[in-house]
Order: sequence, then structure tokens, then C-alpha cells
Amino acid sequence: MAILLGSIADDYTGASDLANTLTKNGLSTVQTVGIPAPSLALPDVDAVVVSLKIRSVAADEAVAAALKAEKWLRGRGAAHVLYKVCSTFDSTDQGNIGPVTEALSEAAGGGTVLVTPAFPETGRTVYLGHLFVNGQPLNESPLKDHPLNPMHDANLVRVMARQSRGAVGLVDFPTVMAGSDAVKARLDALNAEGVATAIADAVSESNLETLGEVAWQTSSSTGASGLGLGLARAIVRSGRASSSGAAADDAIRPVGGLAAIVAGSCSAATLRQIEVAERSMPVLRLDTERLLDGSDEIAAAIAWAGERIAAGPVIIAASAAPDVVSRLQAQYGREASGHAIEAATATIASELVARGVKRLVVAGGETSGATVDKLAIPAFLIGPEIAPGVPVLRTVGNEQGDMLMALKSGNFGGEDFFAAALAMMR
Ligand SMILES: Nc1ncnc2c1ncn2[C@@H]1O[C@H](COP(=O)(O)OP(=O)(O)OP(=O)(O)O)[C@@H](O)[C@H]1O
Ligand SMILES: O=C(O)[C@@H](O)C(=O)CO
Repeated sequence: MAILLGSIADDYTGASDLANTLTKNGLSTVQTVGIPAPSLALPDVDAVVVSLKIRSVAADEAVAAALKAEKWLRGRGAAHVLYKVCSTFDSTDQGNIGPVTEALSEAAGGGTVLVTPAFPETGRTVYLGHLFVNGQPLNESPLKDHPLNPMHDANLVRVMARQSRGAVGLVDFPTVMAGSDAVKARLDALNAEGVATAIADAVSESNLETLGEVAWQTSSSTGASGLGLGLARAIVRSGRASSSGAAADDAIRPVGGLAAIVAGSCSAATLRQIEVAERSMPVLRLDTERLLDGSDEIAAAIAWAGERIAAGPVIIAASAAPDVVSRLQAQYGREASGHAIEAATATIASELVARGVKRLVVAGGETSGATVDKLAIPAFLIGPEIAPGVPVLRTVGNEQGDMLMALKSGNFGGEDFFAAALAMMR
């Protein structure tokens, strides 16, 4: 069966966030890790989210990977392709949201592309082109201290313009409130002026429904889960979705085995979640200096877990407060330290899986990407939601046998996220 909606996600947690939103809003969805091998049997679904790991890579590399995924999705019938980016627009001035959006649009014949990271359910709203995170302008929110993509400008028209070849326009709040015909007319006007992309305001789900209605009539868009919600509802309204609710329950059939949490996110939310979890489970805070200076911190972490994990879940965390992160980055470089720590947390996770962990929670997008790649998991079925943006995932085609996982975006989840996740994973 042909798919209706295709998506390319720039990281793996973002992909599961979007897949969760599409499922909740009536589209049967599968998340693949990269472009699946032809031998992988995928269920018949309305939507496929291809997870890539391109959020922090050079723009030309991201464009090449996204175009391959686009071709694969179109080949399976996708009428619309959504480039799923972070709801906090994580990227730098050399970032790839602009280049990938333009390349996907050109591949599909052009036209002004709607772009919005708004996701009100998790506190992300866009007003007059400015992104707010839980009511704070992006550049005043904790994202100003992000280890890889510190965000210093809340004006997304400017952020996008610095990354783009073409001009960037705005579909402002009054236009969105006036409904889908007004948005369509504004896009047509921008298109006539040769504007390549347009940031669209949205502060509510009904705004996203309006934008989804218009986006569905075009061939590509860029946004976070909120735009996914709008697209899913438009597709359901069109009567074309085949959705069945059975898949989510099937996805959480118990797998048994041991349970662990690996965290590499340094977001304020994750740091608090680790603190709260420490009251009920053992936490090892990795010594990141030792991870980077070649000491055997990985083996020590695995031995530490080995002594405790039979008695219950454990947490191993690289996560640290902004001042500690900055010190390490000053010494080893931002990218080098980030990648080395991702590699270390992924190795620790895979060693734990080799020792019987079948239920695994990973915190942080880059950290999740490195871990899922290390485990060579080809795809996921989407289970029920643990917290907004984070579903339980069941591996598909995994050589180690079925596992239950949760890939938590750094900023997502309440204080008790880790206990809540494990309670749903049996
Ligand atoms: N103590 C530390 N010092 C420096 N960098 C760290 C430390 N701990 C983790 N890191 C790095 O910080 C980065 C965190 O990025 P990651 O994407 O995993 O989390 P996040 O950005 O909070 O999540 P998301 O992308 O889902 O919002 C990773 O590259 C990780 O290796
Ligand atoms: O959109 C979000 O905020 C998340 O899905 C994400 O991409 C964080 O990595």
C-alpha cells in the first residue's frame, strides 16, 4: 500500500516525537532508522518517518542525506514530505534547516514552503516570527546554553535567512487566524515574489490545523510535531487515512529482561529528571574528563552497572550543568567533546544490552542517535505516549530480539519521566 505522508527527521528523538504525534492524530505510522534495507518487512502504514542524524552536520551532507530519503519516500507514494526539525529550531548560522528545506522544495518542483516549529503542547509557540519556549523568547530560554546549538536569536525569519539562499517571508498571526484560504493566498503572494520559505505563526492547535490544511495541498513543509499534527488532521479529514488503534497496544507487549537509562542530554529538564530519579534508583554520573582523556571510564561504568542492575533499573549519565559543559568544551572543543561523549554513552548502552537489558531509555537526541546506530536497530513501531512527544517504541527487525525503548528529547518530559517510562515498559 502506498504511504500518504513521508517525513525526514533530523534526529531520532525528534522522529519518535513526530511518529507519536502522527499516531495520536489518526495516522498509522512507522519510524525507520535511515532508509530501510529492501529486506526489512515494514507494516502497511499511512506515514513513514525516516530518522536521520543530520541536525548538527554540515549543510551539504544534510542535504545529500535528506534528498536520498525524499526519493525513497516519494517512491513509496508520499504526496507530502515534512522535514521534521527541533521545536526549538536547534541549528547554527551554518545550520541546515534552510538548505534542506530549499533542496526538498526544489526536488518537488518549488513553491514557497511553510515552516513552523510551533508545538504548543510542549510550550513552543511562534508569534510574529519569534519563537517562545514556555513563554520565554528562545534566546532567553535554556536553549541559549545548548552544548551543540546555542540559540541566540528568537527571530526565526532572521535565523532562517542566515542559513538560506532564497528570501524568507512571514505568514503572520492575523493571517493564520483568518483561516486556510488567507494563508494560501499569502503563500501564493510570497511565491509570486520569489520567496523560498515562510515562517508561519502558530500559538494553538487550531492554528496548526489551519497550517496543516494548507501544507497538505503543497508538496513539502518544514516544522516540528505541531505541523505534523496539522498535517495528520488534514489527512484524516480528507478521508484517506487507514488508521487502526490496535498497533499502539501491540507495540508494548512485555519483553522482560533488565532495564537501564542512559543520558547524554544536558538540558535543564533532563538534569532535573536525573535528580528526581536518583531518589529511587542508582545513578552513575560519568566523569567526562576521564572519558575524554583515555582513562577506562567506560569499563568502570559497565562494572558499576553490573553490580546493581539485577536488582533494578540503573541510570548512567554524562549530563552536566552548563558551566561544567563549557569547561570541557573549552579544553577539548565543542564537537569533539560532544561526539566522544556520544560514542561513549552508546558503547555503554550496547554493552548493557549485550548483558541482558531489553528495556532502554535514552535521553538526548544526539545521544539517542549514536545509541540506536550502535545497536543497529532498523525501525520502530510506535506505542503509547509516556509524555508529550515521547512514545514507547518497540524495535522492528532487531537482531538482539524485540526491545522496548524510549528516546527522550532533551527538553521533554515531567520531573518523574524516567520512572513513568519504565512503568510502561515491562
Ligand atoms: N558533561 C558533558 N560535557 C560536554 N558535553 C556533553 C556532556 N554530556 C553530554 N554532552 C554532549 O552534549 C550533547 C547533548 O546533545 P543531545 O542531542 O544528546 O541532547 P539534547 O540536545 O538535550 O537533546 P535534544 O537534541 O533531543 O533536544 C551530546 O553531544 C553529548 O555527548
Ligand atoms: O521537536 C522537538 O523539540 C523534539 O522532537 C526534538 O527534535 C528534540 O530533539
